[in-house]
Amino acid sequence: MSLLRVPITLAVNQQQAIRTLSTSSYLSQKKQFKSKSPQNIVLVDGVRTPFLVSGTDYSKMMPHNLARHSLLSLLRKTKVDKELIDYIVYGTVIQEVKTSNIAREAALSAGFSNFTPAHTVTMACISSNQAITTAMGLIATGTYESIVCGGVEFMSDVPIRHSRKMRSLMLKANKAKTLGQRLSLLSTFRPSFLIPELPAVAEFSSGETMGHSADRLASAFSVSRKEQDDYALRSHTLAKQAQEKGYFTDLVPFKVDGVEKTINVDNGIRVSTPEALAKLKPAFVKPYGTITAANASYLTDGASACLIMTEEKAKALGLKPKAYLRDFIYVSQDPIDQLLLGPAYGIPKLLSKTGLTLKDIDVWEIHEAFAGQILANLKALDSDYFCKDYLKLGQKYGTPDLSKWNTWGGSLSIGHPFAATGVRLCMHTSNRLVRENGQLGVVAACAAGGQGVAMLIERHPDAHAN
Ligand SMILES: CC(=O)SCCNC(=O)CCNC(=O)[C@H](O)C(C)(C)COP(=O)(O)OP(=O)(O)OC[C@H]1O[C@@H](n2cnc3c(N)ncnc32)[C@H](O)[C@@H]1OP(=O)(O)O
Repeated sequence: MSLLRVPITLAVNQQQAIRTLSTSSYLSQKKQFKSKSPQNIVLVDGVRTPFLVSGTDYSKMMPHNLARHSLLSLLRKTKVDKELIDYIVYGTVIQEVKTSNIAREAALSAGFSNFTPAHTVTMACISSNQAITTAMGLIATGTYESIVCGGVEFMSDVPIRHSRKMRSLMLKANKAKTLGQRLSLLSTFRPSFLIPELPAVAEFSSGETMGHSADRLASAFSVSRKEQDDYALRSHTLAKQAQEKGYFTDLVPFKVDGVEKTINVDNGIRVSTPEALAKLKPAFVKPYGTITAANASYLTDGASACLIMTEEKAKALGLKPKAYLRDFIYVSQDPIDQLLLGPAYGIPKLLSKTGLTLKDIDVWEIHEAFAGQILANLKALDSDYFCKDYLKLGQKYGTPDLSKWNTWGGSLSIGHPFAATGVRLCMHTSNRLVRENGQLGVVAACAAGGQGVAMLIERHPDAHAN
């Protein structure tokens, strides 16, 4: 399919062309859509730590410290007093056992009031999308007016457990009352009990890693290795350009104890050559798989946070919001067969719900778990068979305009700290809507468990890109 031979230069040139449109053309061509929301909910602003490859400069920290940085940076950027925050919702996927409600621990360490409740959500890679939509629900019901939402992931230090047999022995030993009972338990110990249980980025129900599943998905949709490598190169190239142009205004530099320099860039962006990419060995399905370290997202540390409010409250505080959070939908499928097809299911449902079509969308920000997964989603939307049989549509849905698709790179290049990515997607959508002079943006993402999300974001008239 020629569409999927991703035209990097086309994407970049068209982006420039879009940006030259005047603001008045955006206002005169406003599109209408359906919305059930009883009031306008605005995304005031959002921030994130630099996203770092796991095991690099954040490796001595704890996740709540990363989250703390994003919370404090958000307050500094928005100049909103923390006493005005009614509630905090934060996402995380691989939990640090000492801070199971990381929302609360991060908030306390950032100096939020003891009287500001906070809870933690988890929905795999869409956890901070879930934090945002949970907050939208709390605002829509009139419960609160002003909520901080975010997410954090820390892959540099994940909980590694003793084996089940060792844990059982230790728990029994803890309860043993006499020396005899302890010695008797000790006699049941075997060296094999010491083999640890390592966490895997894998599906619990099937045991399959995300990478393996993505490899099967790419194969099912006939996505070639070359197509995946080209897409990965596009992602890194566009991210590098956006980084150099200073577009990542959601990123807040971070001075980390023990690290000499202030960290002020995402450190996983790496523009390679097609030849170097072609040489890499498969990372998951060996020896014939097509997913490699370069066309997969990499394990990343990072945190993000954003402030959402009723529009009335934002106006009363004199804030200039970035965007309206207009609508969203979650989808889920069989996690064995269709683990990573969230965007293909979510996008048509969201657009149908809001009375919009692909052509109405000015900015697409779609989570890139793997290049093969992204291309499989595009092929699915362009397939009569898939759209009829699985989406129950009359014919193929069609594919978004790739010149409007992840034009600042995506999770493959910028990084993917699982629970922090959702806020990054919403912020890049909002900031791109300003720079590219658009009105409507769609965020969509897949997640472990066969789940996915699609969100509709509209540029706010007061929005600015910084
Ligand atoms: C819904 C969802 O989001 S699901 C997705 C969830 N995310 C995941 O599952 C994470 C998937 N990624 C991973 O698990 C890991 O990043 C892996 C397994 C793919 C790769 O891990 P590692 O092998 O540690 O990667 P590493 O950084 O060492 O790279 C391996 C090789 O590829 C090379 N490489 C990596 N990226 C690039 C690049 N962009 N260009 C050229 N070479 C590259 C490295 O230099 C290295 O080469 P070397 O072996 O000669 O030193």
